[in-house]
Amino acid sequence: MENLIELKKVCLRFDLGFAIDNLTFGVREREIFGFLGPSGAGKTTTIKLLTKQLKRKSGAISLLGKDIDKVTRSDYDEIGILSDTSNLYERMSIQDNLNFFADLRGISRSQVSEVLDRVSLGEQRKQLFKKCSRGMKQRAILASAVLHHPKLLFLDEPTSGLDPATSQEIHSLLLDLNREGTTIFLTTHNMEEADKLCHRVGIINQGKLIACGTPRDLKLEFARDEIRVMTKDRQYVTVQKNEAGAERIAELIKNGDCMTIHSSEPNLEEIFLQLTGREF
Ligand SMILES: Nc1ncnc2c1ncn2[C@@H]1O[C@H](COP(=O)(O)OP(=O)(O)OP(=O)(O)O)[C@@H](O)[C@H]1O
Repeated sequence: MENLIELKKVCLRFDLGFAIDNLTFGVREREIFGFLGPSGAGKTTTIKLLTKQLKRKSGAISLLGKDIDKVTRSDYDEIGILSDTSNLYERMSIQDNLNFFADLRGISRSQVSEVLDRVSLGEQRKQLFKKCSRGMKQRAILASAVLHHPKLLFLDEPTSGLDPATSQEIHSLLLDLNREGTTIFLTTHNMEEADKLCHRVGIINQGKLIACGTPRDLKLEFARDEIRVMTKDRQYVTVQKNEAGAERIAELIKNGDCMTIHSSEPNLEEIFLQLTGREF
């Protein structure tokens, strides 16, 4: 499968030091790739490098199979971006905002109606953007990012600060878009979100990629050498994955005292803490 995004040894320095330090990874076509890390790790900076809002100091970036320096304005017709700053006009309605972007891109009004229905804003389309709730605003911004059916979608913390129901709605929409062929690169602080949505995740800390893989593979890689057994009185007994542990489990089973057996896979947040000692 082709990589739609590819970074090789990319560095970017601000005054206080490297924000991006020797970053190398790729995002495959049709995958949802989660870019995770604590505040200040370099997630937004990476999106800005990939969307040409910032220029790297060294290294190579390719986007949609092209060297980023050769990516033109028209290539950006294949890209959608949802960033922390909205590009919608406060004093215009949701629909007028989208019509405005549709006109700029030569997109039909029926596509505007279709995307508004997809983000469940059809009925509220006449609401002024400034009077929308946070969740409505985020859905409207997402609608403007996907209006032109981009092949590649960048999302910087798409559900940050949203209630669980709106987050869930956005997750469903992202999964639908991905099933229809959109490749998604998203940053998030939310480990459950990453686990649920992403085919692969990259964990970045202080500008460096410190782990990359499927959530499942990372969990297996960082799995502890322990097994937990729940006994009849609902207590957990932890044993090591060795001969002594096997004997202890056999004994519990023989005595009819073994209710359930669990491997102790860490979740993504625990993996991150294990790797860096920092919290999200
Ligand atoms: N324009 C800038 N000038 C100087 N330093 C910057 C600039 N933009 C970002 N930085 C620094 O680069 C580092 C990475 O910032 P970045 O915004 O990419 O982090 P992030 O992972 O997106 O964090 P958050 O999750 O809080 O959004 C931080 O140390 C930040 O202070």
